[in-house]
This record gives sequence, structure tokens and C-alpha cells, in this order.
Amino acid sequence: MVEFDDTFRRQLHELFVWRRDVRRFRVDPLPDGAVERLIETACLSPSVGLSQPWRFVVIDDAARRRAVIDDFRACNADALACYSGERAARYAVLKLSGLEQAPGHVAVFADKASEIGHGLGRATMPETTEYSVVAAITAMWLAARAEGIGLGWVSILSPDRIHGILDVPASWKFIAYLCIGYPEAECDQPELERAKWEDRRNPDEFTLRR
Ligand SMILES: Cc1cc2c(cc1C)N(C[C@H](O)[C@H](O)[C@H](O)COP(=O)(O)O)c1[nH]c(=O)[nH]c(=O)c1N2
Repeated sequence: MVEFDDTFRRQLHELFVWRRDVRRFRVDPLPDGAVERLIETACLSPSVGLSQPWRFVVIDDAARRRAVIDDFRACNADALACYSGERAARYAVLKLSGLEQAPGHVAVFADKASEIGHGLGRATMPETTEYSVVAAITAMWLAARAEGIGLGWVSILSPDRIHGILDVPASWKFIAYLCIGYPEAECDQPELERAKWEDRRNPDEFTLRR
């Protein structure tokens, strides 16, 4: 039986407070095995029916990385074109990926065709497959921060193009592209809040009682 004391609970809370989506990375390489260790921790996550639908692709190939960066640039330009006026000006100066600097690139997919778990829990809610993968990414995010490693989630990408670039099975649904590396700086405030894009709201705003 493992018990967690007040000191641990306080530190765990600090981990939640200081976890950040990181876009500004130092170029220093990650130690050998760091990415594999994060993937191992992610695989301890809950999954519907114990289906373990997460699939990780570690991208080392320079040409594939370059193709992902090109896709990000195209998608980000399209995203900028959806805004106008002051919002567009604010969007234009945001840094929304650390793809160029991050030493680690990991794409995460949900295997929609896997029979692991025998369909338990998915009959009425097939989307629980994707939810399980997101739960694993969250664990990875926190585990990384606990080691002083930053993780940035990039979604300004075209799933079809990412599929082609990475040449993965058709049944794998693209969930996330993760940049992993040492952050340039630590902060307890989201970068989008510091950039005055959006504020973190009071949890009461998101809670109903019935
Ligand atoms: C599903 C999903 C997708 C994205 C993100 C997050 C999640 C959960 N976030 C990071 C997001 O902007 C960030 O989490 C919030 O701004 C809050 O900041 P902290 O994570 O608390 O630092 C993110 N950030 C970014 O710069 N480019 C991106 O494409 C995305 N995409």
C-alpha cells in the first residue's frame, strides 16, 4: 500500500500549477531514453475497456520534420486569415509552436480499429477511444514537467497531411503533435494569458449544480 503525505500533495499541486504548454525551447538535446520514459508513463493512463488505444510516432527524420513544419506554416496562415482587425494583429504575433527548436517530436494517434479491450465501454460512445488518448497525453505533459522537460501540443496542422507525412495506418486518428524539450523559461501563467489573448477564468464559471 502506497500512501501520499501532505508534502507530496503540495508538490503535486505545484506540478499542476507549473505545468505549461511550451513553445519556446532550448535546443539542448534530451537525455537518452527521456522520450521513451514519457511514453511509458503515458501508457499507465486510464483507457476505455483497457483498450490502450494510444499510438506514438517518434519523428527523427529531418525531411518528415520539415514537412510537418511546412504544414504548420500553411495551417497557421489559414488560421490567421479567419481573424480580422485587432484580433488578427494579436494572433499574428503569437508563437504557437516550438517545432523548429524542440529536440523531440512525437505524434500521437488513436487506433480506432484496435480490438484490445473487446469494445467494452465504447458501444454508445466510440469517442471514448480518443478521450483515452487525450488522458495519456495529459499524464505525459505532467510527467515531463516533473523532470523539468517542457511539452507543447500543436494542433494547427492538417490531420490528412500529417497522416501522409508519417505514413501510419488508415485506422489511426491523429490526436496531437507534441514538441518536447527543455523550456527557455518556467512560468506559472499560460503564455496565452500573458499575451492577453484569453484569461484563465474562475472554476465557478464552469460548474453547475443540479
Ligand atoms: C487539444 C489542445 C490543442 C492545443 C493546445 C492545447 C490543447 C489541450 N495548445 C496549448 C494551449 O494553448 C494551452 O494549453 C493553454 O493556452 C493553457 O496554457 P497552459 O497549458 O496552462 O500553459 C496549443 N498551443 C499552441 O501554441 N498551439 C497549438 O496548436 C495548441 N493546440
